[in-house]
Amino acid sequence: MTTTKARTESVADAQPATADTLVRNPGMPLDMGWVGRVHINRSAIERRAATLPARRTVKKEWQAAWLLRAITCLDLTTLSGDDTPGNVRRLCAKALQPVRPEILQALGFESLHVGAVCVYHQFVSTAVDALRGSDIPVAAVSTGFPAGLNAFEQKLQEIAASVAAGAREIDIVISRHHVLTGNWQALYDEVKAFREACGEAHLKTILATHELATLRNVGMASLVCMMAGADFIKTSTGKEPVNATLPVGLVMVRAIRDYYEQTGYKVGFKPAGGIRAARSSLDWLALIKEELGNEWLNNTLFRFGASGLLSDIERQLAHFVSGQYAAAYENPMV
Ligand SMILES: O=C[C@H](O)COP(=O)(O)O
Repeated sequence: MTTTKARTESVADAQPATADTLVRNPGMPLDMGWVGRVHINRSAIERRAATLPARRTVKKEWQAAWLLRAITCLDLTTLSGDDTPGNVRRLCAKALQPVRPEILQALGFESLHVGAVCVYHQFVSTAVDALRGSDIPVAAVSTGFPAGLNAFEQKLQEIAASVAAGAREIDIVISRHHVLTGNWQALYDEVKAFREACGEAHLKTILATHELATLRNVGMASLVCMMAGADFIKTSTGKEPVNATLPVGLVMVRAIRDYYEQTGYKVGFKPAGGIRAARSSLDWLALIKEELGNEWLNNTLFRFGASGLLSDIERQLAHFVSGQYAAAYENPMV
């Protein structure tokens, strides 16, 4: 059995880094020379992604520490057609107390909360009210989520309305047709306009990678979004048939690294969609640690977009503390 001291030390390591000093990516002019040089070796990417889960196996107190870190990086999400003010309020209560107090105390923590709560515009004010007094930001999905096919002016209005309602983060979806037709200037222009509409709110650009046809398109779209001023690039809406995968994540985080090396600006990464198992959250954290380093391992630069992940993480933490798996009703989500 691990000592309390060892647990506490490892859990203390899981506290989120504060990154008040992070300078926001201001964007830059579209550089088609750079975009055109994006080269993807698909089989190398797939091989590397396949080895990641085996390369960093964390156990016991280290696993608990990494899972706590995952919670602090979680955009706790509900994006369902049957969302109601009631289930959004319950989600916010979970965001404020993501792990049962007795488990948290056994791990040496007083309190812990998630990175953000992510909802449709309709529920931004409900979530803002429910989270009042905390530091947890509300993120709104925007610009005709998930297809992104609303009229451009409507998209800008939607962003402005969510910001006015109190959203501090805006998750926009890009127009996939700009990528599929190679109209990089149009993609750049729309993301730049979205960034301007966001003002102080942070902009996450959702690529919907499964709909971009090739990994090269994913790499090119990642760069163009960062050039246009994205604060984060995000894989998926959660509504595509295939959402966040490690190969796609690898292409995106390497684009982030490239952008940082060329410009000095750090852009965040958000894998989203289909991430439900605690084990997968460890794979994603390993990818970030290996490709971008510890600086990215905090909720200023890394988020999971997930509606169902927290339940499994809480279950694994309860098992770590008690040696027994809790019944599903003991870790309710909403
Ligand atoms: O942005 C977050 C995703 O929509 C969540 O997807 P999920 O419900 O598959 O976890």
